[in-house]
Amino acid sequence: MEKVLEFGSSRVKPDVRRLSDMREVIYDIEWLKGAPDMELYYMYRDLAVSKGDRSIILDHRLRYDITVIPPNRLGAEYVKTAGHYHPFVEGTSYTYPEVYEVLRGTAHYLLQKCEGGRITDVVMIEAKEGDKAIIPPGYGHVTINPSNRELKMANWVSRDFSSIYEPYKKCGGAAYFELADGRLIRNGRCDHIPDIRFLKPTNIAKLGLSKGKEMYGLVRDVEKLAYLNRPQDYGWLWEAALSDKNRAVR
Ligand SMILES: O=P(O)(O)OC[C@H]1O[C@](O)(CO)[C@@H](O)[C@@H]1O
Repeated sequence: MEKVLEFGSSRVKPDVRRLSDMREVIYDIEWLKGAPDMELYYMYRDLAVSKGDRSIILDHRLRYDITVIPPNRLGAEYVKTAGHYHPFVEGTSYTYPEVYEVLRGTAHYLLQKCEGGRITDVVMIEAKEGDKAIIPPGYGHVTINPSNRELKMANWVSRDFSSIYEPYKKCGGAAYFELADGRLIRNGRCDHIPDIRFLKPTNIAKLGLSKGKEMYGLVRDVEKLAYLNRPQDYGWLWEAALSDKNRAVR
């Protein structure tokens, strides 16, 4: 199926993630044996409404993407992204962060920190339409569509790196799997997985991340996205984003 996205005056074709791209990270192995190689989600990368916007985005080494994840089940599990980490910003001990916005539907952002080969923190952020979710340095991430509705989301991210998929593939997926019956199951292939910390969305007004305010508009206030390329200057933000003060009730 060809799913073209209208963005500004452009019609954009997606990169398509299929089941065969992510066989290693699926929970329900029995289901996988007989499952057809279906399309799972659609990634519209490096978008800009106009030439002027594109030149601002390029000058600031940024990328704006939209991803559409139709409702689906991977056997017992909700549909999700493959999962990846980001590399270190050269000369620092910080990996590149990212920021998401839910444009439609509901997302569960499942974040995990891996230190010395062990998972040391797992965070889940439930985000609904208009909410933002920051992926702080040091965290890998998977997005789950835990609903019967399409999830459409946007992200701003540095354009200076490629994602790292191997750790998720090697472990057979993220630290937890979210099943369609509502359970969150620990991944038996990872040792010593901490409990999940459920945090609220990262709607931080002073960075232009207010609920309901579309973050594409930051192209007109692009300095507010500087943390995406200079995470080492934003210690306060990572502390705020990960603080237990943001605990969500589940
Ligand atoms: O690369 P994955 O794990 O399939 O996840 C796709 C998502 O990641 C991004 O590449 C941004 O990190 C988006 O384009 C998309 O939402």
